[in-house]
Amino acid sequence: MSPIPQEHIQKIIFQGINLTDDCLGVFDDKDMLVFCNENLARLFGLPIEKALNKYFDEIIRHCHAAPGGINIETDDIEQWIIDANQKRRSQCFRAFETDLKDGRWVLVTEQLVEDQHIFMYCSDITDKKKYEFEIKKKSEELFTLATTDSLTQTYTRRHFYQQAERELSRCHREDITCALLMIDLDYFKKINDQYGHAGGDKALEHFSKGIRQQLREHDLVGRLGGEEFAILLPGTDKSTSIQIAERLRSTTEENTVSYRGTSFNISVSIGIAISSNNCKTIDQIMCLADNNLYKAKANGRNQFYHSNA
Ligand SMILES: Nc1nc2c(ncn2[C@@H]2O[C@H](COP(=O)(O)OP(=O)(O)OP(=O)(O)O)[C@@H](O)[C@H]2O)c(=O)[nH]1
Repeated sequence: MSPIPQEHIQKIIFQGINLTDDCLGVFDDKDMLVFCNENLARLFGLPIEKALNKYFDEIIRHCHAAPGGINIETDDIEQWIIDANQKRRSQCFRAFETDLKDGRWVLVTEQLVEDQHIFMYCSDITDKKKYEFEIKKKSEELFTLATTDSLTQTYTRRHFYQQAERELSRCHREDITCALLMIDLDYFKKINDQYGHAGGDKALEHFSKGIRQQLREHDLVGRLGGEEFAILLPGTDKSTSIQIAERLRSTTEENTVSYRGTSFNISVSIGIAISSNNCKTIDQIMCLADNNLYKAKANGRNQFYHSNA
């Protein structure tokens, strides 16, 4: 069998290049686009005849302003081009993902070939990206489910312990004082008895919303179980934690809970513990706050109690 002539092979390759869904082209050593298929030109928002023989920076300027093609998100296109030029030809092979203005995604590869030419090849990865985004969203939802109490939107006991443990050891290393408030709603059983479990739930929701509004972003709030909560206040000393505890106590007492056309009051007892050399682990500080909570309850409820370790 006689070999297929080179011209015939070249014709077949060119047909393939124009029929493929992928995008490909060649930039020369001066960064002029000397060869491409229609798909690559479209990726730059240009028809093939307008894309060919244009320099990379001209193509990018056009693409930035064009309604279609690669989504170049920048307010400073000249700086963007300088940055891109620093990366182009810095390695033999580069690959990166980018989105298009119509929402699709492509994987762009740049292969440095002979005489500083760049062979660019891009393929559609929209389905892969969709799948990745879905997985990311689902794993974020799962993380929230595992770490947040759905009724009160506070951390679950386990997550609170983990976060508080980490924060306490960071504060100990940096010689920063932390306060832990252990809070328990008073006579909660009576609320359930009087207003039903749903009324009790409403009180828990109302209370937790109130405390979250009064705290800083980096304070940690967890529901330890039932009607018991803990708050870790990093960088908070004794006098500030007493002020915060009193504010939480008084606002809880003052803000009535509205439920099915009626309203009722709740109150809380609070045990305060401050971190120190004798009280630096999560177990030690929780234990001290728990003992102090017990004393606040024993002293008549609707109050806070503080003692040193
Ligand atoms: N509505 C509702 N009630 C809950 C929830 N978790 C626990 N409870 C109820 O909370 C009540 C807590 O009662 P106790 O431990 O006796 O405490 P208390 O009545 O608040 O009394 P003191 O803490 O001593 O002031 C129990 O009746 C639990 O069933 C919940 O998620 N929702």
